[in-house]
Amino acid sequence: MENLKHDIKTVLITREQIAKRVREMGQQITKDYAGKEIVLVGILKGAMPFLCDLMREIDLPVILDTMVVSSYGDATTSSGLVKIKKDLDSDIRGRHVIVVEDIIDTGITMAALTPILEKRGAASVELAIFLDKRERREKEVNVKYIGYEIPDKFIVGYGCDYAQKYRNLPEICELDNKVFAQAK
Ligand SMILES: O=P(O)(O)OC[C@H]1O[C@H](OP(=O)(O)OP(=O)(O)O)[C@H](O)[C@@H]1O
Ligand SMILES: Nc1nc2[nH]cnc2c(=O)[nH]1
Repeated sequence: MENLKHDIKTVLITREQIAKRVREMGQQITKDYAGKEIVLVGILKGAMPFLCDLMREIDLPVILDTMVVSSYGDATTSSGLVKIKKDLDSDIRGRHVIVVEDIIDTGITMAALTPILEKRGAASVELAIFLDKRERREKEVNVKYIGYEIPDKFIVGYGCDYAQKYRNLPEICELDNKVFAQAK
């Protein structure tokens, strides 16, 4: 078994760039939510590294919760569907919710989840997403906090996986083609 770095073609975003951007996002959230309590909802598994880093950059009371969701259905119909595999532990009625995600791609997952949380009576629901593949968007979603916009390339690291691996890479990377060739 080789070290992970042997599977990487390019580092697109370094750990220093990630740390700097996450700090800026946390500072912005701290300003925007001054005097309020936030419920941070991490969407597992991809959000884990970003959630852990972001919450420590927010200088306000934070309640931490998680969900596991998967989107399905036909993106060409009017509403995408989301299956909740693990729901929140907390009641979000009257609370300020920030959904934390590693990446937004078609937007189907977030377009389906946001109204579900709003219907539960949250005072507000906003999104903090580290990577935005905007050119792939099929559903319009309002993302308040974005780490980086990235091109339409398959990336791994900082929570993003390929076949459940590489989530623990501390950088955002492109994999070497040999990894895909070996998987065939
Ligand atoms: O914008 P969309 O096209 O809906 O895609 C984005 C979703 O895909 C990824 O999750 P995935 O289902 O791969 O689960 P994971 O977090 O366990 O990796 C990501 O974490 C988002 O939840
Ligand atoms: N791991 C990973 N998941 C994604 N989901 C949507 N785009 C991507 C990507 O580039 N990498």
